[in-house]
Amino acid sequence: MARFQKLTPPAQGEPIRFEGGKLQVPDHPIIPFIEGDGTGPDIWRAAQPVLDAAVEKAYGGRRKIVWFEVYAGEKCLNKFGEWLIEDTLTAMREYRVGIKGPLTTPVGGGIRSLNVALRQLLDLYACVRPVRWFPGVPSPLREPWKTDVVIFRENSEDIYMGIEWKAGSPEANRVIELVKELGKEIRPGSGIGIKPVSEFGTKRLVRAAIEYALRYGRKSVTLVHKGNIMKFTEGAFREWGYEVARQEFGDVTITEEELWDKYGGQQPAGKIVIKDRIADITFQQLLLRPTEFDVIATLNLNGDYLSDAVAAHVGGIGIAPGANISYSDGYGLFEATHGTAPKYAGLDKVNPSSVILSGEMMFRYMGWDEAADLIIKGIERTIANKTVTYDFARLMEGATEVKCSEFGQLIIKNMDG
Ligand SMILES: NC(=O)C1=CN([C@@H]2O[C@H](COP(=O)(O)OP(=O)(O)OC[C@H]3O[C@@H](n4cnc5c(N)ncnc54)[C@H](OP(=O)(O)O)[C@@H]3O)[C@@H](O)[C@H]2O)C=CC1
Ligand SMILES: O=C(O)CCC(=O)C(=O)O
Ligand SMILES: [Mg+2]
Repeated sequence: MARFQKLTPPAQGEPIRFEGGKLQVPDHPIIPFIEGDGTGPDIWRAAQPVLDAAVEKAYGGRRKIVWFEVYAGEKCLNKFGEWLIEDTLTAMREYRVGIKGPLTTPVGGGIRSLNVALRQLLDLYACVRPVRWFPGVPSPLREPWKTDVVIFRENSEDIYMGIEWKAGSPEANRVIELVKELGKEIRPGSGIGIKPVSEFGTKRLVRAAIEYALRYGRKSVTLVHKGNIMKFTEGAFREWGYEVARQEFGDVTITEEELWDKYGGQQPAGKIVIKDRIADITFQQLLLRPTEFDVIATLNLNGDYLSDAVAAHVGGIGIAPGANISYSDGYGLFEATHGTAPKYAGLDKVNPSSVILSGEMMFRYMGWDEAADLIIKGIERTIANKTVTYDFARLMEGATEVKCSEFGQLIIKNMDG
């Protein structure tokens, strides 16, 4: 295909299309994947056979994924001399649904995040991270089954836009001057970062969160913000969030005040409660009273922090899947919540569940629920048998520690019967 300069797409298979607001998934969809850096290749080697086996077992050969390897990160640099090639973006646009491993981002300098770049370049505005407990997974909580939340993290703006200038740079000094003209003082020699939050960006994210809550019978959407301090960014997120609920979902949503004043605390059937919480107390309340949370809609940085923190409730980042989605055009790039865990790279050791469950999310997104169900069944049984990777084994009594690849193979075996 002429649009590709460096990569050759598979000769077999067809693209997933988006027509009339719906994905049209062929039986042999071409799905681009990025292996990722650090432990990414270990995990992908374990995960891909699980995804293939689930499809094979669910559809007896009628359906099959045609994988297309695309590149970003260190492997891309080694192969093509660039961190991210245009062909990778072209593949995502052409084939619409993809999956990726984690990519390394240096701290304090060097390249900007490729993970964030992919989200922004493809405008994957909702980062969707469900957090639920699987029976048997070791947890620091007494009642981990009570944690069952889905975080909708705004994925396109906030400080992740990367508008920042180093302390002492001409740009930083100029911004300090400009701010002075506007009557505010910034300490000389400060580094500067800008935090844009728009009505458009907020409303499309909160809209997606409410639509998700409606589709899956969830009880509430909590807007999480630090609007007491950042009034015109995080505070505005709260206002715009309530506004979109009122204006577009007025017949199926009520506020927390209405729940108490009009309904005496009894949630009426068919209505979702829209509430808000300030970010810092949310971390505590999620730990102490997790059942008060269901779907959470929040800004980019809050969502990044919250998703790692809540993953700890249910056994840690080794079992925390996610998706980056643009609901308006159907694009979806699925990825684990965790990073590259470089100290374990190449050891075939880490837990592949986060990427496998990201694949499970991808199958549900494609309407391949039977394959998704088999993945859940395989994971549940493998954990119940206490054959787990190091992260769970070190906290579980009587567990047998298995390698990353062995864990994947056990999931496949446990899909049967
Ligand atoms: N979307 C992405 O691609 C992301 C990329 N990153 C990038 O990854 C790099 C490393 O980030 P870092 O902050 O160390 O976070 P990581 O998530 O990579 O690792 C932190 C710790 O989490 C645990 N962990 C991570 N993955 C797994 C797994 N699959 N199974 C079991 N345990 C796991 C390990 O804990 P323990 O030590 O206790 O065994 C590990 O040391 C950075 O460059 C960062 O920018 C970070 C997050 C997301
Ligand atoms: O891009 C990165 O390196 C980190 C991103 C991250 O932590 C996340 O998306 O959860
Ligand atoms: Mg993160």
